[in-house]
Amino acid sequence: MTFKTLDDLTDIAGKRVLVRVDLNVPVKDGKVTDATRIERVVPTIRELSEKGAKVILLAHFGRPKGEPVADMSLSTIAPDVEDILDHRVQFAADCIGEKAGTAVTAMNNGDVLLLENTRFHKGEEKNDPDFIKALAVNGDIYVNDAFSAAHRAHASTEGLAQVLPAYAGRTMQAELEALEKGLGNPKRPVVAIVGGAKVSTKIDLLMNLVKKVDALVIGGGMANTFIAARGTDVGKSLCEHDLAETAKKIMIEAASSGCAIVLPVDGVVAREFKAGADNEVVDIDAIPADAMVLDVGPKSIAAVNEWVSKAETLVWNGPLGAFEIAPFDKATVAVARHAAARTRSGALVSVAGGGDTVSAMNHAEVADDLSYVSTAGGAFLEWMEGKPLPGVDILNQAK
Ligand SMILES: Nc1ncnc2c1ncn2[C@@H]1O[C@H](COP(=O)(O)OP(=O)(O)OP(=O)(O)O)[C@@H](O)[C@H]1O
Ligand SMILES: O=C(O)[C@H](O)COP(=O)(O)O
Repeated sequence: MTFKTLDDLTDIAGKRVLVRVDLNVPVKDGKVTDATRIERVVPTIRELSEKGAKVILLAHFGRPKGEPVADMSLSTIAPDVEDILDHRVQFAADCIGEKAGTAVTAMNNGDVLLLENTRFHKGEEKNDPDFIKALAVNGDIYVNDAFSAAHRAHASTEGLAQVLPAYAGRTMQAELEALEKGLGNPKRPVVAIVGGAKVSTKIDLLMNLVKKVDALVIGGGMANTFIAARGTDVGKSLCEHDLAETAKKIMIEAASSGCAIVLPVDGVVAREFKAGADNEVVDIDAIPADAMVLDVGPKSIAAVNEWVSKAETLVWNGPLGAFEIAPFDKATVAVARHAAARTRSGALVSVAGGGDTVSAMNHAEVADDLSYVSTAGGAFLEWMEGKPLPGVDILNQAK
């Protein structure tokens, strides 16, 4: 890694520093349910503010598709940033234009300002030069502290580093160092668990991942997509049927790479997506047409834990079930606790990552027992695949 860090940033009193952070945190009923991503960016914000910089935070929240969406406003997250930082955080209702400009002009040295969701503009995801310029006009320096969004070549994650002096924040630095230390030269067998809900954005990664690991355990919505691809009816489960061909190709690639694919053999099904919903365990080929799989079942938990017992290295992104609503947290909690016990005994190096995955590890009360918990999900998987991360690459190229 050849990028510059905050150690290289001296004499920044009065400088406007645009800091890309990841505030894409889990939220329920307007309340942040896991603040890990906020906690991780506090050191960078505090350090810059204490050095007298004007700290301007850029972040996305959700996937609003280039238009403002009320429940994806970062105003929901601002009070939590303020509480955790223990420092006043101003909020501007746009990340570019007059609202942003006026708020930046009003800043004093050491102030912290959070700008509205960058994804409320189409130019963000397109990495559009005009949008980059509109963001850059409010900064003298750019710091990227969002490792978990570094797999996106977006204006605020990559584009700004093309036009402003660019530095890695403390979390960016720490994440890369920790992943390299834990997984740079992994002991085999390496087992990966991939679950969660972001099927379309993660499924392609699995094609390379199966070439690198000895077993790939698939859970969550991702598993339903693979099970459906085999021709099994998944009822009303979260499933991306149009990805069936991709899923089949991954299974073929896994077979030729000697990677075992571990799919659920049973599931916990319900007819409603709510806590305490009536539920039953069914074999995976007997999912009722009007029900959805919300967790993997007990036989599957035992099979996954057998793989965790064999593993010397475990990488995990995406919960095995809808862990936020009881009792569909059982598989995620059981496997997390087994992985934690093996890690504590020294038999396993375990790295888990992802916005909701961190929350799931906290829910299982194992976050401190795993070797490392990354804030990154998709970025972590891409790093694991060996794919260049645009947000990191551009920092390495920065002058
Ligand atoms: N069977 C299932 N049906 C519906 N939702 C599920 C199921 N299994 C898991 N989920 C949901 O998946 C979500 C997490 O998926 P996601 O892919 O976003 O993981 P993540 O750890 O947040 O990774 P990233 O940081 O890349 O977003 C959780 O909110 C969980 O409820
Ligand atoms: O939650 C994440 O993994 C990051 O914030 C990136 O979000 P995205 O998958 O919507 O780009």
